[in-house]
Amino acid sequence: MIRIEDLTHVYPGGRRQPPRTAVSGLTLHIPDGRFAILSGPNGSGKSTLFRILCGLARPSRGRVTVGGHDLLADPAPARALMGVVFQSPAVDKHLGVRENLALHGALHGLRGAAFRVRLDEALAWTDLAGRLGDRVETLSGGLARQVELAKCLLTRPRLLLLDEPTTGLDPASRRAFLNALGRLRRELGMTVLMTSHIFSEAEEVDSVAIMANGRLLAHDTPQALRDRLKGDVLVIDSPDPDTLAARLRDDLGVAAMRHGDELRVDDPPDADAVMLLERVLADYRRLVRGITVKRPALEDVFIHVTAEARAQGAAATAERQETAA
Ligand SMILES: Nc1ncnc2c1ncn2[C@@H]1O[C@H](COP(=O)(O)OP(=O)(O)OP(=O)(O)O)[C@@H](O)[C@H]1O
Repeated sequence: MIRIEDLTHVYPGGRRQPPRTAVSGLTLHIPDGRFAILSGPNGSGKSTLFRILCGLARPSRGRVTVGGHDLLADPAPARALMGVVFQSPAVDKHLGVRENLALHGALHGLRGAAFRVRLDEALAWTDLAGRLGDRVETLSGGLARQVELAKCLLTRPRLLLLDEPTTGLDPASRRAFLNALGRLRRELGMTVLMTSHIFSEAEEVDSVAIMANGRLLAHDTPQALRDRLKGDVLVIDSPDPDTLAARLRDDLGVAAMRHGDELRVDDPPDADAVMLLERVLADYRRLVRGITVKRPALEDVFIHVTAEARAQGAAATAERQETAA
């Protein structure tokens, strides 16, 4: 449904600001009827990519097709297949739910009976049926988000793009919203691409794409991503993580990655994190504030691949500096 090929976007920079590459040679394919999540640390380029997909920015290089239509060369047919839910509200909070939807319908030529059919259709995916007369500002955050969803369903999109749609929602509202997306995919075969930082959301989707520094680091099913980490993960909370990392490396030959105040060992020797835990407690007790062994979850894979990319980026920078000197 959506094919992104070798996409690069460079912000031009100004007098005091150098040009910044926000997306770099990114290739990503989401087949028809799949639910994919795009995740990445702050500044990894997700919003820039999203803006390009929505037609709000033009990339420096690359190609995007939606349902076979070239989004950049001939945007109208590609956009006709897309519905977009932005992170910031795109409805008028002073208007009622129905008024907002009617306004959006009218912009797309939907009036009278045709609008009513689409309205009923769109509302079926939400909990808004009894609230059509209410002003949006009087709705809960979860229901207000559902107005955004209903709005974009009015045009029967084949591809839904959503930018962190569940940010700020409580767990129940988040679940209701994700359930609606899951049903749209299952029952209508809609393709869904959503950015999110919430890893519990990613556990239930078809695929998860992880970006950092404008590049795609991984794109796979949640299970295949978890399988990248072979054994359990050992997480150590240390008052002096750098010293402990050096001791683990020099004394035991164990590579630990620093993540905030934590040290993480994602690939313990003999895939035995418990044995390593015992050894760490026996030998380095004063460098340990807390220690846990856990089954790898998606969040651990995310930390692993983004930390690896950071380390590679730092090594490449150091090499460049050495060559320059
Ligand atoms: N208008 C702009 N001009 C120059 N640089 C920009 C602009 N917008 C974003 N950037 C830079 O591009 C890079 C990617 O930013 P982007 O906002 O796309 O990342 P993100 O993954 O969406 O981050 P977040 O999760 O914090 O929203 C960052 O280095 C950012 O500073």
